[in-house]
Amino acid sequence: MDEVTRIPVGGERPYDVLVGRGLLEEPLRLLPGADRVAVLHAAPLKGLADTLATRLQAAGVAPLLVEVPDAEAGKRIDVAADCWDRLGAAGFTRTDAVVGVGGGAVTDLAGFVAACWLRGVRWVPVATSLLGMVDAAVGGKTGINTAAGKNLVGAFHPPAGVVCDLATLDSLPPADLAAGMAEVVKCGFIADPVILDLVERDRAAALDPTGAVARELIERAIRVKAAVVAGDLRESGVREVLNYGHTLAHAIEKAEGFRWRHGDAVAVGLVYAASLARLAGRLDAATADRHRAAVAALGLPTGYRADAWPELLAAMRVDKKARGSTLRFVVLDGLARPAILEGPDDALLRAAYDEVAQP
Ligand SMILES: NC(=O)c1ccc[n+]([C@@H]2O[C@H](COP(=O)([O-])OP(=O)(O)OC[C@H]3O[C@@H](n4cnc5c(N)ncnc54)[C@H](O)[C@@H]3O)[C@@H](O)[C@H]2O)c1
Ligand SMILES: O=C(O)C(=O)C[C@@H](O)[C@H](O)[C@H](O)COP(=O)(O)O
Ligand SMILES: [Zn+2]
Repeated sequence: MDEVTRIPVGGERPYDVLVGRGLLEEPLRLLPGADRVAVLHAAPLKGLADTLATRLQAAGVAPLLVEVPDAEAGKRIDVAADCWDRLGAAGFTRTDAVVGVGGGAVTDLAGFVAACWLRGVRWVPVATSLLGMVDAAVGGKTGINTAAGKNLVGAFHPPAGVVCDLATLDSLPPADLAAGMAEVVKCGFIADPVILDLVERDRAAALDPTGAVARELIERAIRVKAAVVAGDLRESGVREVLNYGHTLAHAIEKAEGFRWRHGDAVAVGLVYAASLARLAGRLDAATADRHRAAVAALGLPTGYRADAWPELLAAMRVDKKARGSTLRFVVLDGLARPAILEGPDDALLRAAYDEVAQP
């Protein structure tokens, strides 16, 4: 095992995010006293889930392997219900626990299953995608999608700890690695511009999961998220900054029937949010342009269908940051100066969309 970085996440239920290689023993250590542990996973991570189950068994803990549909197909209420049926059949009690092994979709589902079972049992995300490590597994937001939109049902349920085994990234498809970089870059814009310098200096190094640059980016992004959620687990204020780029992103995901990568949608959402802030007179053109350049350099999409605007606007109206009929967007007043744009009018929203609209 190489060096392990331990990043504390403070707040009412503190825990650590562990970053390193060869961390598969950690879920056991993080869940003392559990007699049974459900290991939720999708097909691509079956091998890792099996290995974890073997280790649990060897330690005297009964593993329950639960395979769920991959990616967003798993973030559904019927899938969660199947998981609860499995826990019930296996007699899971309040001292038992759930581990989610996979990308952000599986860990969001696993956390939600744990949050609701017996009104809350312990859980540990073993994040295997870049996006999961830097974002989804950290912070205690869990949930599923509904017909009305992305993540509209869920719970705040902090994990017992977060495991980011960098070795798992070796098998992550390049497109998913790039998608994860959208959230890393988001952290750069809202809080840590060194992230942007690193990505702009050497894009290939940023996208090489075995290298030191990628590890620095991962740890920097986790620290940004940890600092934010420590003070506002339930998103009553400052946590909203982590939603930068997400108002349009979630609308695009809904328009695509949840078949787009979340990070791809966030990439477009970041470019849109920067245009919105510039057109609202809040952000300078150079910083706005930096969004499009960073996203494009990572090979991520910078635009979306022009004709989709009416349905995107309708979807944005049920964004969780909206208050009644007032839309609220996270914008930048400058680099690393996130703020809220309250109630922008439809003409401004449309003008910004014209800057990302594609035929
Ligand atoms: N809870 C939060 O705070 C939070 C934050 C950000 C994103 N999210 C959610 O996370 C999800 C996106 O996460 P994601 O980008 O990881 O997508 P994902 O979970 O859909 O994973 C993408 C693909 O990569 C595969 N995969 C994952 N790890 C792999 C590995 N090591 N080797 C091979 N294949 C691997 C998955 O099986 C899947 O096919 C979205 O649902 C998003 O809403 C949640
Ligand atoms: O952790 C948060 O808070 C975030 O907003 C992080 C986002 O990257 C993430 O996609 C999150 O799932 C979005 O939350 P939602 O409440 O807008 O669904
Ligand atoms: Zn996100």
